[in-house]
Amino acid sequence: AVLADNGLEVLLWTRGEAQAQEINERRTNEKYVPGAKLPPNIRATTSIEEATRHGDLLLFVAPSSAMRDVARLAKPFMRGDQLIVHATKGFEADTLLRMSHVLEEEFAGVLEPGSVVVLSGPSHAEEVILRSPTTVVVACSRPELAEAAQDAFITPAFRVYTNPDVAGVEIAGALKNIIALGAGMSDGLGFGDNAKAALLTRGLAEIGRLGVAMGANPLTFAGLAGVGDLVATCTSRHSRNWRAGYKLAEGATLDEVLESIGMVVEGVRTTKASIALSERYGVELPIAEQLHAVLFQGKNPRSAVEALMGRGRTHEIEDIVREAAAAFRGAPAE
Ligand SMILES: NC(=O)C1=CN([C@@H]2O[C@H](COP(=O)(O)OP(=O)(O)OC[C@H]3O[C@@H](n4cnc5c(N)ncnc54)[C@H](O)[C@@H]3O)[C@@H](O)[C@H]2O)C=CC1
Ligand SMILES: O=C(CO)COP(=O)(O)O
Repeated sequence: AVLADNGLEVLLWTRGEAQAQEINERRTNEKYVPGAKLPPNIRATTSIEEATRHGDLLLFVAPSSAMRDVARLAKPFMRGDQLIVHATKGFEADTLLRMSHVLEEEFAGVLEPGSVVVLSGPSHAEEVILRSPTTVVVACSRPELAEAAQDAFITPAFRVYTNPDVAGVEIAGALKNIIALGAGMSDGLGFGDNAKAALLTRGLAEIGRLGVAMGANPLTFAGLAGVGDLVATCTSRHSRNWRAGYKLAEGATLDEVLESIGMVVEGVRTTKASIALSERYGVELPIAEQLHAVLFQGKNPRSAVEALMGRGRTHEIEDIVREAAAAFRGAPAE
């Protein structure tokens, strides 16, 4: 809808014939954006060939678990001169790759390395479709491609900034979902604003620590993909991750929660990936570790909070700087 508001002819790929028909005939997409009327210059197709050949810009926004499969389906039809943008927040589960790396691997031979643009930041679809003011960031190591994406997406209601730090923007967007699960849990347990603020702040320290170890610019975490999205996701009832955390705190099982939400809850897989990344880069992630225990080892959320509150005494800033610096030395630059 943002691209359509900019006057572009948008072709949307969906696997569902009924959904394509609904979009084309009724101009609605009730399951995902209930109540919204879609602009007339959006058309849906079930043909990935038609969708891939269609335009000058290809936006990939499948769940992280499906990104490689979708890229493989699209590759035979890519023209080679198209701008590739993705807006997916997560890592590939078995390789721990960032999404731009998955796309670059799949598009090798069609796309120059460093040409994928990531779009991220606080942007719940439920609000974007209402044209409620939204700000995001587009990152690419090639500034001219980030600017081309900025140009395509910027509207009076959707302000787009550029940033060269692809790693930082992708890592921030993925890891904030873990903290959002924790924020939902905190609210579900009946804790207050102090607890939520603690989770956001110490969560940001954790995100920054791992991000810096993986080669990101620490300043990116103070930006829209970092603090911005962390605030939006941890405080919004639109958030699927926040809702999942809330329901888990109420006693539902993970399977029940995922079934009832019916949309992708990226933080669940990302929690698993973050534990593997913390081992690979030698970075401590206490909040993610506790959430991992709640999600996958049946730990009671209250016991997880007790474990976090009972950790050994530590410094605030010194701790972050020391651990990030130590991790930096041991990690290959990305
Ligand atoms: N919903 C939102 O407000 C925002 C979502 N995102 C990110 O966008 C990504 C997608 O999230 P949502 O659209 O919210 O998820 P969703 O669950 O609402 O929709 C995912 C879509 O992908 C399709 N899909 C699933 N597996 C597939 C496969 N193997 N091949 C092809 N299609 C497949 C589903 O049928 C569904 O249409 C996630 O990484 C999320 O973090 C980012 C910013 C905002
Ligand atoms: O990333 C998002 C908003 O910026 C969407 O978050 P949820 O997946 O938690 O709904």
